[in-house]
Amino acid sequence: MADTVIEARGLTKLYGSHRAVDAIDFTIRRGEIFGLLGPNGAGKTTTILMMLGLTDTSGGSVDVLGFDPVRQPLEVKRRVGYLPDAVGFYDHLTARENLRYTSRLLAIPRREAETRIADAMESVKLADVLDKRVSTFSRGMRQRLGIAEIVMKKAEVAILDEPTSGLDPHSTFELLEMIRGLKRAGVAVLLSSHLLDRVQSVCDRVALFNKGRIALMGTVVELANQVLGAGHPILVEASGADIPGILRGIEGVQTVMPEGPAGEKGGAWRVVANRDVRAAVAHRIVTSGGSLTRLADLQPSLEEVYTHYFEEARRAA
Ligand SMILES: Nc1ncnc2c1ncn2[C@@H]1O[C@H](COP(=O)(O)OP(=O)(O)OP(=O)(O)O)[C@@H](O)[C@H]1O
Repeated sequence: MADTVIEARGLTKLYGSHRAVDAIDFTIRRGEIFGLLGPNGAGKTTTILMMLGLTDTSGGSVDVLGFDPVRQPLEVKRRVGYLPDAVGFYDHLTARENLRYTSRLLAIPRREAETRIADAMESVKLADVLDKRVSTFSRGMRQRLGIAEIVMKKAEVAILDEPTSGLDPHSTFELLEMIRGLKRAGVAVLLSSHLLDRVQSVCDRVALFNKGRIALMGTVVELANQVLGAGHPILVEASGADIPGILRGIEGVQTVMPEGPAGEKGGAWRVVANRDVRAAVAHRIVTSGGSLTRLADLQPSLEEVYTHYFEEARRAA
């Protein structure tokens, strides 16, 4: 597919006889944010290192923008931005000098590099500290400088390892906005994280790693359906009409269960459907003369899916 930027087939990494990554398959598309999740030691970092050509593969293949990272690591490094857990800038140099250094490695002509550096630093809101030494930067600023480097490179793929770890809520919010900015610019973003609510807020799809394998892959809704059973739950609070009758008549609705006793003024119902039926529910209740006081999405969070999956996996072991 023309949109594919990374394709792994049967990708495997052995350390001795230990299968750190065990025959995994995945495809990443241009402009998507893809999350790598899983407990410590599940194989996420090893997978990232293989995509970057920083460690050999033991089997299978991985294609990054049409290149083999093992045989063509420089082609891959030129086009892929990498933000490791500990960002490796030279502390005694300024932000500008650090980015100039990268631009020289990439053989970007000097004048163009200067423009790209200024634009990239502007895009991550660090323009005012361009000539400050990196030793004075907070962790949040270093992470943003890492994003600036990716922007300056015009990378087509960005690989971010735990990008928001150690950041306060405001810095996290800002960094996630910058990651969304990369997506808007058409960059495919892979990010590994343990912080599930943040992953959920930014990722289009996630892969759940367990013992070197991808146990589950898809959107959060798809994963919730696989792990917790089919159906999209919502909560409806309404009155002034035959609310349960209306709810049962909506296409796709599977179950309607009262949440507590229904009174004269109406009540609350938990509705499970084969998709998100909130728009249809609002429309039908209002056009039937009913009054809608609450309509809440009860779709399970990634955290609930994750916890449930690993509890089941532990029980089955
Ligand atoms: N250089 C190495 N030599 C031997 N074993 C290794 C090496 N690097 C990783 N491993 C092992 O490979 C497995 C996968 O490790 P990896 O670092 O990829 O996991 P991870 O999912 O990234 O974990 P974390 O969330 O802690 O970063 C683990 O069992 C780890 O001990």
